[in-house]
Amino acid sequence: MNDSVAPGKLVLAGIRKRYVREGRLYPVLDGISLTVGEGEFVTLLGPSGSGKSTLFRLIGGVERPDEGRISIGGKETTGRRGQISYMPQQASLFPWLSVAANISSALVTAGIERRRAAALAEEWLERIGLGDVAGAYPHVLSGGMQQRVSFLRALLMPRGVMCLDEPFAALDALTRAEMQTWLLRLWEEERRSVLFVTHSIEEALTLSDRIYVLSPAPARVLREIEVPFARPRRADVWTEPDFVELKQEVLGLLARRGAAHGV
Ligand SMILES: Nc1ncnc2c1ncn2[C@@H]1O[C@H](COP(=O)(O)OP(=O)(O)OP(=O)(O)O)[C@@H](O)[C@H]1O
Repeated sequence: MNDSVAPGKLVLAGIRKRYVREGRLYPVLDGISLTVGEGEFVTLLGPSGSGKSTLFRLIGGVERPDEGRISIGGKETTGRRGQISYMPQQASLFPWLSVAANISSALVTAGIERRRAAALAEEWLERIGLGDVAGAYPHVLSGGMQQRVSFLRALLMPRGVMCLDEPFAALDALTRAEMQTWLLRLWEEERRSVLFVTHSIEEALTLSDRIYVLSPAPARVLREIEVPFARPRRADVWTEPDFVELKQEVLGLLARRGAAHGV
């Protein structure tokens, strides 16, 4: 366990955001309130363009909301950068750094002492079965392996909340399924506060404790769903009748709003 990481609670209260395009104001987020509890895995599920990435930019402090507040671990973080760790859709590893250095340099930037950062990177790469490629450059890794490294980098950052923005969307179906199982196992051992974004209802139901279903833009929370499946969760939980029923329910909810694609 990386002892510098303590899961924090994320609270978003009444977040509104509008953009100006061609002289007109377009509302994107229309009063979003949500929480991610300490060590909870929460997913935002919504149609393309509903404002999920915008919400991440606000949580990451890259932009400010027009209205509303964001806090992590009880401290207001609205408009403040460097408060979360972030895993993007593409692994975005530096091609000129080794796999281990990609992780350790991020940890150093986040304030971890250099030798400790190198030791953490080495120890964890070994633990996730990538010890052999620690000294290699990222281009020799498959897409799935690169995403494992990217996830590990986010996991080890000394931040209370991890934001994962469609991390498996660019992977082929088989690799995606393997990555879901891998993430499920690792996260269940190393509980962190996670806010995860996906278009996939199955992915959301397989991984999450709770799901917020968003409407098309301007985004509102259509429904909050407690995912009832026990932990540790079976990788083939999707075969359970309750899973199929819940999936149908969410599909119906999105379809009624004209947003049934991207399952
Ligand atoms: N800086 C900006 N200026 C103007 N409009 C913007 C800006 N950023 C986002 N938008 C608009 O806000 C809406 C939501 O975009 P956003 O990327 O947050 O959606 P998303 O749910 O993440 O989409 P996807 O699932 O396709 O990634 C879109 O209509 C987009 O064009």
